[in-house]
Amino acid sequence: MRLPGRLAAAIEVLADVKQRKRPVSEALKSWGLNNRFAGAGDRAAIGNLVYDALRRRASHAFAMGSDSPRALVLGVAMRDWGETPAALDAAFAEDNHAPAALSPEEAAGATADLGGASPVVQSDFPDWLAPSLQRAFGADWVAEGQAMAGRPSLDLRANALKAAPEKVMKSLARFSPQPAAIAPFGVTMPAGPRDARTPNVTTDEGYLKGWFEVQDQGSQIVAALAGAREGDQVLDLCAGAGGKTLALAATMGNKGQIFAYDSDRSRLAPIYDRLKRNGVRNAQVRAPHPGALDDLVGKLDRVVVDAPCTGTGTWRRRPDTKWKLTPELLAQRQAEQAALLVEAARYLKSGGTLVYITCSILPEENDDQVAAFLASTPGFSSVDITSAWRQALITEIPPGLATPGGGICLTPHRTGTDGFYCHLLRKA
Ligand SMILES: C[S@@+](CC[C@H](N)C(=O)[O-])C[C@H]1O[C@@H](n2cnc3c(N)ncnc32)[C@H](O)[C@@H]1O
Repeated sequence: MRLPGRLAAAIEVLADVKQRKRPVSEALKSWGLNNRFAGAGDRAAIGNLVYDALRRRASHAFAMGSDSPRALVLGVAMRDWGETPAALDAAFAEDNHAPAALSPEEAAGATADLGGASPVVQSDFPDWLAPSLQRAFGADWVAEGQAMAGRPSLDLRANALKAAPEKVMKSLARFSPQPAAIAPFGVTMPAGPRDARTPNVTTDEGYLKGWFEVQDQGSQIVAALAGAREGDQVLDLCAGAGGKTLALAATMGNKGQIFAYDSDRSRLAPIYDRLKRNGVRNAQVRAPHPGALDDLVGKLDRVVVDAPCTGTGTWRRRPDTKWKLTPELLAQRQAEQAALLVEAARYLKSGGTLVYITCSILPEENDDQVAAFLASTPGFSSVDITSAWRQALITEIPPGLATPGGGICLTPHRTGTDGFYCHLLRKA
C-alpha cells in the first residue's frame, strides 16, 4: 500500500473506534483481518497514523477545523508527518485507494497556527483536567501535555540475574539500542518518525533466554526506588503480570522473599512464565484466595502498592484512554487506592517501608492520596526521597522531580519516561 491507501485505512479504523466505541487495538486488529493483503509495514503505518491522531486530537482538530476521523488523519499527515497539501494532492490523484481530494480549508490546516488556541488545545490534555494539571505542573503544564502527546521510546530492563545491559545491547544491535539516561539497567530505542516500526524484541533470543524485559524506564526507576535489598521480605500487593516483581527480584539478587499477590487472577496469570524465564527463585505467587496474605500481617520489610490508577502517565502509549477518562472513573480509582494503602499498612513490621506507586500524573491520585493516608493513619512518615533516590539510582535526583507532598513525579517532559509517581512511607 502507498501513503494514500494507508491514510484511507486509518480514517476507516478511527471511524470504527468512534462509532463502535472500540479500543484502538481491537479496531486495528479487525481491520487487519478484513484486509489480509496488507503487510506488516502497512499495518504498522496505519497504527502509527491512528495513534498519532489520538495523541494530538485536540490540536489537530483545532488546526483542521473538525475532529472527524478524516480531518484528524489528514492533520497527522501534514502537521506530524510533514506532507504538503500539494504532495498529497498529487499522490491522491494517482491512487485508486486514496481518500477524496483535499478541500482548500483542509489544505489550510497544514500551516494553521496554534497560537490562538487555548492552553488546553495546545497541551492536548482533556479540558476537565486542566485545574489538576495546573496544580501539578504550574506554568509547565502545557509543555507537559505536549510531551505527553509524543511517541514513546521502547525501553528494556536488562535482567541483572542473567545479563548486563551491554550483553542485551549486543544481542539487539540491529535496532541500535542505547543505555537509558537514568535507570542503571535500562536500554532504550527512541521512537522513529512517520511509519517507523517498533522493533519486535520479543522474538530475540536474548528475550527468550530471560536477558531482558520490556519495561518503561519510569517503571524501572520507581521499582529501584522501592529500595529492596538482599534478604528483605517484600510483598508486591498489586503484582499484576509481575513487572515490578521481576525488577525487585533482580535488585535483591534472588535473595530474601517476594510475595506476589493480585486480586485479579487473570492479570496475575502471566507472572508464572515470566518468573521462570527471568530465572527468579525468590518469588512466591499468592493467588487471591480468602486469607491468602493473613500469615504476613506485621511481618514485612517492604510492601509495594503499584496501585490501580487512571494511567494518565501512559497516555503516549494508550492515547485513546486520554479521551475516555471521566471524573467518575477517577473517583473510583481514588477509593481503591485509599483502601489499598490501609490494607498495605497491616503487613508491615515496625520500621518497614510502604512504597506507593502510580502511573498517574494527577495529584488526586498521588500527593493528595498520601496526605489523606498520613492524616488518618498514625505512625507513618515520609522517607526523604532525595536520599532514597541517591541510594537507589547512584545519581543525584534531577531538579524538579520532587513533589510538594514528599514524593517524586516522573513525566515524558521531565525524564523522557512515562508518567510515574512514587512515595516512600516508613512505619514507626
Ligand atoms: C498498575 S497495575 C499493576 C502492574 C504491575 N505491578 C506491574 O508492574 O506489571 C494494578 C493492579 O492492581 C490490581 N488490584 C486492584 N485492586 C486490588 C486489590 N484490592 N488488591 C490487590 N490488587 C488489586 C489490579 O488487578 C492490577 O493488576
